[in-house]
Amino acid sequence: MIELQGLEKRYGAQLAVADLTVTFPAGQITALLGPSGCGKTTTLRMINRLIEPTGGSVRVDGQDVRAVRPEVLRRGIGYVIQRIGLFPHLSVARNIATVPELLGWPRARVRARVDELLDLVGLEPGVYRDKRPAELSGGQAQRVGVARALAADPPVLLMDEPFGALDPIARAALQAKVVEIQRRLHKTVVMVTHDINEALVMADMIALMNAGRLEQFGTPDDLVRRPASAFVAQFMGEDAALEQLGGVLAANVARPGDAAGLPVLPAGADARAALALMLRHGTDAVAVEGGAGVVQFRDLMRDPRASTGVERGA
Ligand SMILES: Nc1ncnc2c1ncn2[C@@H]1O[C@H](COP(=O)(O)OP(=O)(O)OP(=O)(O)O)[C@@H](O)[C@H]1O
Repeated sequence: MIELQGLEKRYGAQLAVADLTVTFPAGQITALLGPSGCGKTTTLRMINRLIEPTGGSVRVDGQDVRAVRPEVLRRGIGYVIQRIGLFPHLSVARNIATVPELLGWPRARVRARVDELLDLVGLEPGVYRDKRPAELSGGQAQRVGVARALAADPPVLLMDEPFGALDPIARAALQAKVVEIQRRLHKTVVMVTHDINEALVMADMIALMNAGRLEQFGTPDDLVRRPASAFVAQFMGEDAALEQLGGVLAANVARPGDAAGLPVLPAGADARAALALMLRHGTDAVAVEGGAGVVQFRDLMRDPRASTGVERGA
């Protein structure tokens, strides 16, 4: 876990981050959310010491980051940024291998690891291993960036607007991929975003910041249905509950029930589509194709994450 205690960053008279005390749980995705300039990136970069705080402390798995040399610290913390900054003259494989090579892994192990990671991020190793970054689409380059950040299997992954430069389709695909990877590997992920939908779709916990301070720390459902302040309610917006349903598979909120005569939703549809189908047909339930069960209107009123029974924690 990552514990911020009274964390502060002051630039002259300006407080970019003020007295931030919060714990990001291990094995979960926490989104740092908030308007432009609220201090998200500054907070993230104080975790891996790209920025040094002017007050307070950061502990990663119990250890104060100031006790570790920055280069050593950063080898144990994956870092993904927007427009990933791959080395243009190196192949995809060499880009991914940067940290393992620094750590002196034997060549065969590095090679096997590169292929394993390409598979993990959904890129065929035989096709992509020897390509140069200039030959990749934005989405592919960003996948390579994620693979590179995971290369030495760090327990912590920091991501700063990692999908910001991607078109909506590549973005949604990579969001899903990162959630899938996180569920499989149980990394502790902290992700900066100003996109509410991205936070609702991906995060287990959201830290909503405003002018350098923490407005609320809670589950997506907490922020949507139990906002701690007028700022939170306004920032999340009136559509937030709908957006939240958009991040959940209808099959995951479905329960066994009598599907006879109900309108049928495609198997991969989300809970928002389930609501739309109910409204269109004037029913209070829909069946999910493929025998996944029935979604009742009241099922949509609960925390969709809680009702899925999907455990995301370590
Ligand atoms: N090197 C710096 N010198 C002076 N002020 C800075 C510096 N870096 C950041 N700031 C200020 O600190 C505040 C927080 O910046 P930060 O980049 O953390 O915000 P952010 O929430 O990540 O914003 P965005 O979403 O626009 O990237 C801003 O007001 C910014 O202008």
